Amino acid sequence: MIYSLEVSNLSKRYPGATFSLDNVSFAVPQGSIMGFVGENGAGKTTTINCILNTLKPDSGVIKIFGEEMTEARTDIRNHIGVVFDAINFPETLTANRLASVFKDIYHHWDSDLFRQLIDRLKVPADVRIKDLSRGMTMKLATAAAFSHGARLLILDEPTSGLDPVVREEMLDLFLEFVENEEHSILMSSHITSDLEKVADYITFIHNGKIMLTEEKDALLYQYGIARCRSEQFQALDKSEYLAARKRGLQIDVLVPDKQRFSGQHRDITVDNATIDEIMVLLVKGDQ
Ligand SMILES: Nc1ncnc2c1ncn2[C@@H]1O[C@H](COP(=O)(O)OP(=O)(O)OP(=O)(O)O)[C@@H](O)[C@H]1O
Repeated sequence: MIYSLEVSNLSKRYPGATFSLDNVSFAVPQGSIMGFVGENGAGKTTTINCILNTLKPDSGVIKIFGEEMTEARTDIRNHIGVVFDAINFPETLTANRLASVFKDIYHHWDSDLFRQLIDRLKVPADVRIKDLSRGMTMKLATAAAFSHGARLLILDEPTSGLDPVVREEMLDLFLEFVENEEHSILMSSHITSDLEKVADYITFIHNGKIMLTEEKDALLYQYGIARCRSEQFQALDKSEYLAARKRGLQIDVLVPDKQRFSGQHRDITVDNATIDEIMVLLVKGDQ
């Protein structure tokens, strides 16, 4: 498999803080969308900042398109499009002015594509950024990220705070982007229903550590949540499950292969798992 992004043993401790990224490793295959999920403060933005080299990791290796990302390799960054939750474009510029600034900055700036995207997303071209709504600003940032020849998009909460119609438009754009098999997306989000629609893979991070990285379809159709009574749970071997959490009289147990588990425990009901449920079990359950 060819990977657009490989993160290996990434560690980072903020001076004086208790939080640290701890040997974070995962990889985004070419032509795919990787959803990056975790609770508030889990370390998603810290990981993304280390990947972009805006934050210096203590250790670890980041490879982009197979090449190690170092401070000297600014050329690799030309092929990465970034959308952050907090946009920091100059507020007095309009979309039109921004396009002429980016034309000078990016070698591969595609003016026609940018124009098409802001038309399609209905972003007013002559309104100053400070007067755009948050949704419009996110759409503008996305159009800009798509228009400079990027092969890898790194999106930190790109759909947060957007209404369902706008979110759907953005998700369509992301899917169209990865129709080109050389393109890939790493996308952090708390809106797991968005990831269920578009992601090919999901990586879960908790407390600075990767808990699970897996194909989305495997998570939704192969993993399961066994609803156990106490005595049923006591009879399980630890190797049979990934996490377990008591809920009233029931114990929810995350199992990696629901068919196999059901075959071995015919008296236990096993439901499909959603990404939200898997995250809660990984974060709140006992491993
Ligand atoms: N500059 C900093 N100095 C010290 N601690 C920091 C700094 N930036 C972030 N942190 C801490 O690192 C931890 C991880 O933060 P990070 O922003 O990476 O989490 P996140 O998963 O992106 O969270 P959210 O979903 O809330 O955006 C948090 O506890 C945060 O308070």
